[in-house]
Formats: sequence, C-alpha cells, structure tokens
Amino acid sequence: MLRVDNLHFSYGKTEILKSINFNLKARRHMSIIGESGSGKSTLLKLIYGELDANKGQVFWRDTEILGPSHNLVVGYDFMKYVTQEFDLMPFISVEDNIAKHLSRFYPEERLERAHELIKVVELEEFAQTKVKNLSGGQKQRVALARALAKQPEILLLDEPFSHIDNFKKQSLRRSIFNFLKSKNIACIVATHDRNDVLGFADEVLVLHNQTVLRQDTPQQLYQSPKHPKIAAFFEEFNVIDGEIYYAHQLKIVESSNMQGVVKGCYFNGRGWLVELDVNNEMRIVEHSDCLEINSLHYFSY
Ligand SMILES: Nc1ncnc2c1ncn2[C@@H]1O[C@H](COP(=O)(O)OP(=O)(O)OP(=O)(O)O)[C@@H](O)[C@H]1O
Repeated sequence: MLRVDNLHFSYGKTEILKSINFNLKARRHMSIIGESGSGKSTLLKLIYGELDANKGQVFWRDTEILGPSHNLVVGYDFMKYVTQEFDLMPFISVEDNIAKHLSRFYPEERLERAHELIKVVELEEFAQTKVKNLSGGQKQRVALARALAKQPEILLLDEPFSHIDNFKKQSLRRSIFNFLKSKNIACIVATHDRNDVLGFADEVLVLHNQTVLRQDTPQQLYQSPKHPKIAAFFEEFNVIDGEIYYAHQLKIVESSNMQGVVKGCYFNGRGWLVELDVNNEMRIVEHSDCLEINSLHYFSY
C-alpha cells in the first residue's frame, strides 16, 4: 500500500502542496486531477522521491520513500515514473531501449519480454527503429514500455497519452491499463483527460487550493461533483440555485419558468450545445438541433 502522510511542499517561498493525505492499496489505479499548476506533477515527484518534502512522509509498504537529500540515486526498484520528458536513448532501437532495462543473464527471456511490452504499446513495426527517428507520441509509448520492463509494483504516469493521437489513444489506453491490472501493478496517473479517468481509475484524487479537495470513485465524482472544478473536469455544466447541472441534464421545453436567448450553438457529436443568455448569465443546454441565434427558448431540468 502507498501511504501519503501530511505532505507539505514549497518551491522556495511558494507553497505548492499542503496537508496531503491519502492511501492507495496495492493493484489499485488512481487518477490525480486538478487545474494546470495545481501540483499534480509535483506530487508525483514527491511520491517518487525526486523532491524533498518540507514536512510529511511517503511509504510504499514498509519502505519510506526518501528524497534526494537522503538518497544518492533517486528511485526504487518497486516504483517507476514516466515523466513528460521521456528521457530515452536516441541512438539505439526501440527494442534495445526497452531491453536495456532487463537482465542480461537471460537473453531469450529478455527479448521475449521486450517484445511483449512492444506489443502492449503497439509499436511492433518500429521495434528496430532508432528512437531519434520516432514521433513524440511514439517516444512516449517507448517510455511507457521501458517503465514496465522490470515490472514495478507501482507505476507513476504524468500525462501518459498527451502526445498520442486520438486514433491510437483509445486502444493504447485499454492495452496499458489492462496490462497493469493483469500484472497487479498499482498505478497513479496525473491527467487532464477525463477518458483516462472514467473507464480506468478505481479512485480519483482531486487537487485544489494546494490540497486534496476530494478522493472518490470516478462514478461518484461524475454523478455528484458538488464542486464546479470537478464538474468542469468532466463536461460543460451550469450552476443553478447553487446546484450543478451538466448541459445534458437541462432540456429545451415548450414552457417553463426559465428562459433564455440563444447566443451560440456548437456541435458536440451527440447533438448541439446551445448557449442561452439568461439576464446576462450564460446557461449551456444540450439539444438535438441547433437553434436560431437570438430566438427565445424555455428550458428546464
Ligand atoms: N522547478 C520549479 N521551480 C519553481 N516552481 C515550480 C517548479 N516546478 C513547478 N513549479 C510551480 O509549481 C506549481 C505546480 O506545478 P506542477 O507542475 O506540479 O503542476 P501540474 O498540476 O502538474 O500542472 P500541469 O497540469 O500544467 O502539468 C506551478 O505553479 C509551477 O509553476
């Protein structure tokens, strides 16, 4: 189990994280979400032992994770961290970048494992390609495979699919997260992408105002966001009389005590997001059709 106890961290005088407390059981998957600059990457670096906390402790099972002021070499065998920078060896092949992290004593197993991981990240056709000749998204996939080479007990991922195009992203996400579950590898993913969270996270940690706003399942957070920052992570939403309503929870109706003037109409795949001006406050309502700009419509929930 990962245990984060009362963690505090500042860059110089700027406080970034305060009183961070949470646990993550072995094999579980957690997403960390929060606005840009809320400290997601900083928290991953503290968990990995790349930064020294000002106060507080991090444990994986019974081992305390210590920062650079206590450790000459950052990192532990049971934990791997894939940063946004990748840090690969450009002049050797994809296969060699991954195999380098495997034992030389068992050459056949080494190659077999490298190929297994290349398959997980769907890079079979690039196995022999030098990393310098890969695109950003392909490099990101090599970094993921390399982190899995020695099969850590816990994997930390910072925006793991940020460089990967939408064609590949969906299947790659399933492949990686299913692989982690099948090998009982716990995982913490810092992400801005709701699709990394909804189908894959067992729990979500929401960072806000330097601390943990909430820790809950994706289902609970989505269905009962309670806070605009949480709703905003998932979908377009409105706050009406202090309650949060997603755009799809409001409907255009024949008559109601709520009405607004159409100011915009945006296709979203399923239908249209209609922007309504209600006494200078904007409401956003999902509707099957685009509505005429400046027309008046009733809506309700
Ligand atoms: N090395 C550093 N020195 C000083 N300040 C830093 C440093 N690294 C990050 N920060 C600041 O710390 C805050 C948290 O940064 P962090 O990268 O952890 O946020 P984040 O939530 O991961 O952001 P994003 O979603 O944009 O990646 C930011 O305000 C950032 O400017």
